[in-house]
Amino acid sequence: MSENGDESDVGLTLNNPADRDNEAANSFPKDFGYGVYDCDPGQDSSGALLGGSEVKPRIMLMGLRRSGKSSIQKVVFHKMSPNETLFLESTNKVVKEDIANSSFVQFHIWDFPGQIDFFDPAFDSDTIFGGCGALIFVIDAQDDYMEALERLHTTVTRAYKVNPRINFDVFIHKVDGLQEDYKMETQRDIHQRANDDLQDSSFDHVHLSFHLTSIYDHSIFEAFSKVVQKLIPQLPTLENLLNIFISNSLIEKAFLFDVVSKIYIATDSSPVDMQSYELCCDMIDVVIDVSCIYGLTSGDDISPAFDHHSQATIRLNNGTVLHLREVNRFLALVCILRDDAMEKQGMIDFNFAMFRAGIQKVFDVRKRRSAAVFRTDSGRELKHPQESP
Ligand SMILES: Nc1nc2c(ncn2[C@@H]2O[C@H](COP(=O)(O)OP(=O)(O)OP(=O)(O)O)[C@@H](O)[C@H]2O)c(=O)[nH]1
Repeated sequence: MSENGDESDVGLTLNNPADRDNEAANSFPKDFGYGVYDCDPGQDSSGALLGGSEVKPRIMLMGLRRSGKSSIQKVVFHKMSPNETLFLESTNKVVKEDIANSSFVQFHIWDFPGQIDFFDPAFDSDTIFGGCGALIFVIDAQDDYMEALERLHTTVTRAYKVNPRINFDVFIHKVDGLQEDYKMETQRDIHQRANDDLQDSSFDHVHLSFHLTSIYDHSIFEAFSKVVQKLIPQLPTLENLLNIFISNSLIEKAFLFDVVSKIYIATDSSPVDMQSYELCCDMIDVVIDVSCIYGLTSGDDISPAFDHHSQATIRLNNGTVLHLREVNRFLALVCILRDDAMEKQGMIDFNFAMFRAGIQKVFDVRKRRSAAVFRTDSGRELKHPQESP
């Protein structure tokens, strides 16, 4: 458990790119709760703000049939093995899921069926796109993608008209089946065509981010991390803290991980290479697995595998060291450093304590702010969440 036991209602604020959502938007401020909510929504003032399910950000998964949407969700958030996705049935209706399985990363994810018809009167674009933080469009790179590009164009233009603040991310998916050079060529081609289509219809100011993904490696976790990070307004602060920490501790790279999902919510500003990310993900798996096997005392089945004592160091035979520390009960800091830097363990420990305190302060600011002032859609500030707008 946490040192001060105070992290249960820490939270990062998510900028709400969607101001015109459902009824909840009228009674809640324009930002989303992001973090851990132990309190029962509605019972506690901060709980009412943060814990209400409607205020979590919404990420939508769209794309043609069999492009891999449900597989992505199952692999990233349900630990389904990629091979098992072969047996997934086609989605026939919108599947709304609350990603809150004791994880720091909390949002709703909506998996849309591939055959969705935007012109069906039952498809309420205002409600669907209005409350959306990020829209992920999945394109099957192993298939002919012309129809997918058309659908991408329709989806993006329609969504943008309703809510220009949505972040659009295109997953060029199933790239495990492509040769390395063909992967890049496919990405270039899809990028070019998608942007040309937008330009032709005067939507050239809409920004699309492209990611090469596969559920058979870590690329899907990396891409999802980027999607989630764009929804965290405190990201620059977290990055800054990480930069200060690594530059003063002789550390080469550091990731702040959500342990349950293995999504990294922030890293320092040096470039991320896939191998480092994979190593860090594997380290988390090792720590959790070893803790589960040896960490629990007999008869103790409630104590978590990841807690305040969680800490691990793995030395690789190439002189690289992986070092993991618990930040709070949902977040871990995983660092990559050279063997000789570990000699200054005392300095790392001290700097880590400062870093941890800094992170806690970021959460505390959010906590204080949400307890003090709430803003209505019209911009009016309320002193208490129960006060009517
Ligand atoms: N090779 C490969 N196959 C994948 C990948 N992701 C998903 N698949 C396969 O693609 C097929 C379709 O996946 P689904 O997740 O059901 O696709 P969907 O987009 O949810 O389909 P609908 O529900 O019909 O809209 C399954 O057989 C998956 O195993 C991937 O990264 N690589």
